[in-house]
Amino acid sequence: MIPPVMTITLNPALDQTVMLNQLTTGALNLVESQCDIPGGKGINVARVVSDLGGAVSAGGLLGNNHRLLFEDYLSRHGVALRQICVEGSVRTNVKVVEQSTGQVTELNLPGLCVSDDVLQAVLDSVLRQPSGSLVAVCGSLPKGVSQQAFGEFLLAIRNAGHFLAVDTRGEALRTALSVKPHLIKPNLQELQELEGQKLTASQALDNATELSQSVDHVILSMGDSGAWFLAGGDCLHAQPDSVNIVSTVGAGDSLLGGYLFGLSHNFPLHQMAELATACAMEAVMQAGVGIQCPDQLERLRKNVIITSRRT
Ligand SMILES: O=P(O)(O)OC[C@H]1O[C@](O)(CO)[C@@H](O)[C@@H]1O
Repeated sequence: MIPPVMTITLNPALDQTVMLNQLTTGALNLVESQCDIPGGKGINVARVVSDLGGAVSAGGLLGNNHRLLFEDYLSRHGVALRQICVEGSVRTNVKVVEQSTGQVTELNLPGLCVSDDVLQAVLDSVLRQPSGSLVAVCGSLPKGVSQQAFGEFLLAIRNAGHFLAVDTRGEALRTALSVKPHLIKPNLQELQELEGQKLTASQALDNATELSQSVDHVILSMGDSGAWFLAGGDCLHAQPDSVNIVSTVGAGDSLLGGYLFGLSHNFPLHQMAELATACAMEAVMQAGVGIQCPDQLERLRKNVIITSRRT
């Protein structure tokens, strides 16, 4: 049986992407175009898994004021809804895309404010999943959730017999590592935060290799230098073809979505790496995430260069 995927977003966001030629700080900037898309890491991952044809549900928290908007978005994209609604609004995260350079400046707001108790309702929704589901807990924590409650939440998911993937950063990533998840997906900056120092690419890979001694799947994303995939004693590097970049927001989420789809379908590591990397490329070619055109995805996938290194 193909295990279903469930994503958990505890701090969803309405992503407001504004495009302008060049951002000048401390001055008036005229925006050329704008689009608002429901987002947050797990929402984006779920969208990609669904676009690839996988069975996926999106859980976590949602502010009542944005419930209809998110429900409409997710159901239009074939994602089953499992969110727990709380009072208030989700945050608006502003992404300023400079068309002259492709550079993105992100202003991510703090978002929902809840208490630890709310995690129990989210956990109940995860525990209703068939055992062996792929559960991906993604993104930052809302205000009010303690590291201790987050750690217990992750442990309960793991102990229920689910595959636990965690994509977060800072203290929350440290907490996640203490419960030995099955998968993590740090980028270079997140690994540096974890280590408390700057890392060269090769130091980051050494670090990821060390993490892979206790985490079954480690994905290290390195932006336009591709990504490293470490699992089962293998270590692969995937280098994408260069594409026209619109916005890099959601590329990491798409990488994870492609990988989880491959994992649920038992793909070998090199195929997961190819698919995940092609999904990330799809994301950078647009202002949101999602697989716009299967033929294009296939072209991108074929152009991914995989090299292997023994760990
Ligand atoms: O939960 P975090 O880490 O604050 O990140 C949220 C942001 O990340 C994204 O998922 C992109 O990775 C955006 O959709 C969202 O605005």
